[in-house]
Amino acid sequence: MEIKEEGTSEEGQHFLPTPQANESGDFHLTSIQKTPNEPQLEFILACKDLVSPVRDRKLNTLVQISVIHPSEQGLTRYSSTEIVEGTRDPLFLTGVTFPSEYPIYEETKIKLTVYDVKDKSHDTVRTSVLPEHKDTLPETGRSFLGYASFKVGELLRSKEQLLALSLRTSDGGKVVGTIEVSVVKMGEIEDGEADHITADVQGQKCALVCECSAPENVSGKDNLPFLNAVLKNPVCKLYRFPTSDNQWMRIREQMSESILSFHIPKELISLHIKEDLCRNQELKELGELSPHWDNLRKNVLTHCDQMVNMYQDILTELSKETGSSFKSSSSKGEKTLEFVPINLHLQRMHVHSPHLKDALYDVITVGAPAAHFQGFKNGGLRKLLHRFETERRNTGYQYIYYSPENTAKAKEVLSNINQLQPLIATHADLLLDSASQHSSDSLKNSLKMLSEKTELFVHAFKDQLVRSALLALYTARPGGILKKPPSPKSSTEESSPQDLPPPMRRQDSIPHHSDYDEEEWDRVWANVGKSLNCIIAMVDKLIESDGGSEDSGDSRDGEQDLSVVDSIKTHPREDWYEQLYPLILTLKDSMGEVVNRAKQSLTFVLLQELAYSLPQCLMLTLRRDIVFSQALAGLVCGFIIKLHTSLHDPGFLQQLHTVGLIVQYEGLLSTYSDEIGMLEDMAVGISDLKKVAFKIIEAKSNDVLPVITGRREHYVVEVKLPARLFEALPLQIKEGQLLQVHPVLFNVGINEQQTLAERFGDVSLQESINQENFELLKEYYTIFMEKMPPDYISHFHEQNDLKGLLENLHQNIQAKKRKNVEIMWLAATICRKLNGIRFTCCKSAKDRTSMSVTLEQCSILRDEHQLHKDFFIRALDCMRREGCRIENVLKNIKCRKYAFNMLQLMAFPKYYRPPEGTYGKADT
Ligand SMILES: O=P(O)(O)O[C@H]1[C@H](O)[C@@H](O)[C@H](O)[C@H](O)[C@@H]1OP(=O)(O)O
Repeated sequence: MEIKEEGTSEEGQHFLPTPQANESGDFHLTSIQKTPNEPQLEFILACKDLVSPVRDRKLNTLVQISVIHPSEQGLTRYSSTEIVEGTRDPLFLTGVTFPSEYPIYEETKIKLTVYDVKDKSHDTVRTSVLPEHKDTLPETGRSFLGYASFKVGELLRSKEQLLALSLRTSDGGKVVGTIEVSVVKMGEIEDGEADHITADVQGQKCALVCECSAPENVSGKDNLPFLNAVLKNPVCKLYRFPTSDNQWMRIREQMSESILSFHIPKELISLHIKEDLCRNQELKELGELSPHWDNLRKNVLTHCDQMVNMYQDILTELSKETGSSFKSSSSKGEKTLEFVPINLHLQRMHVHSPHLKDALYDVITVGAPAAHFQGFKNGGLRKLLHRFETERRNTGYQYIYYSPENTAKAKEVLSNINQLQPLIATHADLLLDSASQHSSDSLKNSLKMLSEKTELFVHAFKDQLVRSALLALYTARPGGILKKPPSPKSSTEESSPQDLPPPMRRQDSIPHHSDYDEEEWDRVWANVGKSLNCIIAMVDKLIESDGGSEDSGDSRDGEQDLSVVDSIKTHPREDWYEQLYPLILTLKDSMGEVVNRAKQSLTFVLLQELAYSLPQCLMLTLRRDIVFSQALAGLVCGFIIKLHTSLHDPGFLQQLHTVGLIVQYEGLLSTYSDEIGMLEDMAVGISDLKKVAFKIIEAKSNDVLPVITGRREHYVVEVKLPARLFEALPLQIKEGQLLQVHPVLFNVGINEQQTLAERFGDVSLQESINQENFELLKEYYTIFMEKMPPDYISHFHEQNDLKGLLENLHQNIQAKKRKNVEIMWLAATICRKLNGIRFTCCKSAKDRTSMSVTLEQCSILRDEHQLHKDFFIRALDCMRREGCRIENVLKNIKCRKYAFNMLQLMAFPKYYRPPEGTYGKADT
């Protein structure tokens, strides 16, 4: 018989195809009645009176669950229980659950095989696809005791949905005990006390696993279809643990991929292509330049065109990955997948504990955003960008130095111009429409819109940077006509002292031409304002002469040029259009003139940015784009999940639009060797997320995928909600207010590499990241306290000692203790209390991340849900051995082993070590 391992094949990842009719066409399968989006079948297992093959030997048993699909001959290994030690009557802690997508039918057969584990360190978890067991040939470390099988339909139709089956040897002869299979159903919660469980501290035996219902208020069932559109391939596990007062708590662990892993990078790359194509076009339209600048431009254009082609190729490759929702750790160095986050998952714990409200705890797990294909030989972004900028500032010829802030400003003004010019033109045309309809009200409204946009437009050019760029471009032309004395100040002269490093004041390279006519720009620019004033005055007069007495309500008071108003002569009512038309033309012309000049001069600033060390500059942009894309995919995923789970919480919604959300990243990278570079990439990628704002819009179709707009300096992610949910949002959010995020990163290296860094290397990178991010977290806390309403804050204070936690975190960061994992626990607790989005990352989000999230889950159970203290380690081991995270390892490397060796584990903080038998040499 052929055996497949669930999750090791493509079918395993996406579940098996729906069975089809056999050749004769009479194949009929009976579906299990199910609640949408809930698991179809869940059961628990216990054995009784097991017979040991060797007399007086204490049994350590586990049950392996396999599925025989009716349409297939083969057996698929599905899951396992944990090992229960030293008893002939084991009650297993880990249950069996078949998620809603799983192709299970009444005709599906389940096989239960019981093993006696002799050597836990040897293959207590399946490490690969093994041959079908024969009881005469025991697998290494464990021996076969007996098996039983049943059809799902038989279980469902049985009395009380409980089967007691005889366990037999493989020849079907001898009975070696009984196995009980008991269905557990959503919403039915088992009563009774848990005081009969033995709590032998060494073995920490615990009993039973049971169902866990997802009550309305926690799961937000009505949001599920939307959430399921972005979450894929869920893996579910169930447990039951005793509380300190000997009652039961139930835990459902769920891990899902997200199609955003691929969707966001594709959206982002398309935007980069658009932005770069537009910039390249603007460079081409810069006009005539003197030979030095012209050569430079040609060179820049050649490289930039190549870059766009490369982005296009990557996009084409990514678009081939249709339907993909997961990039495995082993693909992290693949060039075409570089923009895709590594091993991105939602890790969710749903807790149902006595006396307390149900609670959900979400962590997004993802590989640290880093440019693996480019490598880390020269470090990561934090170092590379700093070095590049310092060198650029100190190189004194060939190009003009603008600080990164000024370059960013130039891009911002350019983007504003590109948006505002067509908007103003549209509003101007609408004004003319209103004029031709001779409607006073509509005229007033159109004028209001036109005035607002034109004022924004004029304001956009107030910056000194535009003036200095105009002068710079002027002198780069093949021969300008020189008229007036120089401008008093250039933008960079106003910039901060760090822009002016010794020995050379770099802004000296900005031309100061003695004959440049600076006032010409002022005149051109002022003409836009004047044209608008003429239009306002004309509209007023037209309305007045038409018998309307009210003021048009615009902002011209005190500013209006009275001579212009007086000179306007109005004509009979039919002439409204004719009288406004020439004024609109003048506005458009003067605006065109301003746009033309400003665009060229600011594009010249961008040319300077690209001109220095061209290939290196573009490689850095690429690296930053890659890292940002990975970080953004995770963030959008986290934001959407947070939004959906908190939609019914008014406090959260208020926080969302008044303060924004804290997004806390826990990093487990070491500050040694390549991981230094990864951490340097990650720190920049996360900090760059400050450039992202969210906007919630109403979904108009079934396409619920988020849409990104903007450019490298500022992105808006539009998240869609169905009308029903959108309607219930606060007005500010519905009106499209931008919602901010506040990312913070705390890193604590925990492995043997970190030991080396602490003994022989340098941990300053980690220290400065933690210190800097602590300041950011404190700032967020201050805004939170200031902006949230007083009654919310007083209630919040009663429940949380945020101040104390922050102080504690600060002290721990200052203490500079080795592998101080307290920092991570405190930062995560603060984030949870502030309603934030939690992330945990290591290189691959596979091994160290799994240790950390399971520890976090059990610590929450202990601190918030009264997990019995004697069961803390047992719960931890259970989650690590048979929980979602070992499935994560399997789906990444097709092997159920955390990639740690003994030496590595000895270096780990105590609670980060997985149980015996779950780790070892693995081919990562
Ligand atoms: O998920 P990670 O912890 O980044 O996986 C590491 C693991 O910690 C380490 O022990 C092992 O030697 C490998 O380097 C793992 O990284 P891979 O990226 O190779 O999975």
